[in-house]
Amino acid sequence: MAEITLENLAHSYLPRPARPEDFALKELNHVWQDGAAYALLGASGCGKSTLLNIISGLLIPSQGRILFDGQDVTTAPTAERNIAQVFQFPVVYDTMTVRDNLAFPLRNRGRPEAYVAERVNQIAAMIGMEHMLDRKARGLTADAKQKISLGRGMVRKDVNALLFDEPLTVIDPHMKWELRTQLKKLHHDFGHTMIYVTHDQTEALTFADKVVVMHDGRVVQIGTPEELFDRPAHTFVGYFIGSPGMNLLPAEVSGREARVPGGVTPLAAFYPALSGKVQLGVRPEHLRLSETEGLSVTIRRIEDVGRHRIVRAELEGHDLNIIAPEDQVIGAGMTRVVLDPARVNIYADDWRVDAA
Ligand SMILES: Nc1ncnc2c1ncn2[C@@H]1O[C@H](COP(=O)(O)OP(=O)(O)OP(=O)(O)O)[C@@H](O)[C@H]1O
Repeated sequence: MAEITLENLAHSYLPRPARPEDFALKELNHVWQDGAAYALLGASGCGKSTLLNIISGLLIPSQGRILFDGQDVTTAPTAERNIAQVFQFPVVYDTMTVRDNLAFPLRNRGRPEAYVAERVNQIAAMIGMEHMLDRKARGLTADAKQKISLGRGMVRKDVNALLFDEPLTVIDPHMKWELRTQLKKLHHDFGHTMIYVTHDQTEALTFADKVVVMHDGRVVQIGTPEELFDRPAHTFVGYFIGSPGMNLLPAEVSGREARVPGGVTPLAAFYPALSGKVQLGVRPEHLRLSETEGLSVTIRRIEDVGRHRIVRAELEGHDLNIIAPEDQVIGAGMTRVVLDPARVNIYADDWRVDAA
């Protein structure tokens, strides 16, 4: 395994980039720790594949360096980087059997046949294809072929890193969950450095130790699932993570209070004077309906989603989502909402501000 360092890395697909918006990947410095499982999460077009392709060597960055265990590999071809990559769509040899497909990366490296057989059997069990080992890959479903690609990606223990680019897109929903669990177990057992690209927050949050959130070509936060939930560093993270995402309200902050549409709400700490676009962010989980306290809201709709209910409300023309426990009675008089001061975040020009 290797520690992967990105040093002043940036990429533009244009020949002479001049402005920040010319860069598909804006300048980035980051160390991917040896043996950690990362997810790279963001909406379509935010630069995830660009970053992954730079790490794998499919793309040479227009600026900066990439190091594997301190060694500069910025211009080294993919073959020299000793990584395994699994793509969105299956890459298998149709004329080979499942067994030979799985064995390919090991035989390619001249591993003894006894070792190849043992390792192929282990991986086949993991992806649930033991009974299919002697079948030709041709004619298998896309789902089965993608499992072979995943298996082949994981068969070597000696790779520097395992890169996954939306690998579960073609897998059916039930199998998705199972494969994700197996990937996590594999990570736990073998300690590969893994980078898993996805636009699906559930995939990212269940798979990774650390999630790297990208927005508009920029890494906006790197954190544990808890950190992303509790302290989103950027309003995009607040909005993108969670279901529904964080509520954002225009605010004027003064010391330990924030004036938001509909009134004033207390804050848990003292804030410095802020300029620019100031917003208060609070997750639907951290709002409580009340008859007597808090800000006056208009309830538009209540959606029952099983474990809890989502109350769609309005606060002086601003949408506000509130999560109410399943057993809470929402009476006609519950027209106020209380914000939990300890769970409120304050943003200036979309970036989270620390309390003084
Ligand atoms: N070969 C290319 N030439 C020019 N522009 C490109 C090229 N590849 C990607 N881009 C642009 O770079 C930006 C980032 O694209 P990238 O594919 O890295 O995003 P992504 O987050 O992986 O998106 P998706 O999930 O849709 O693949 C986009 O604006 C895209 O249009």
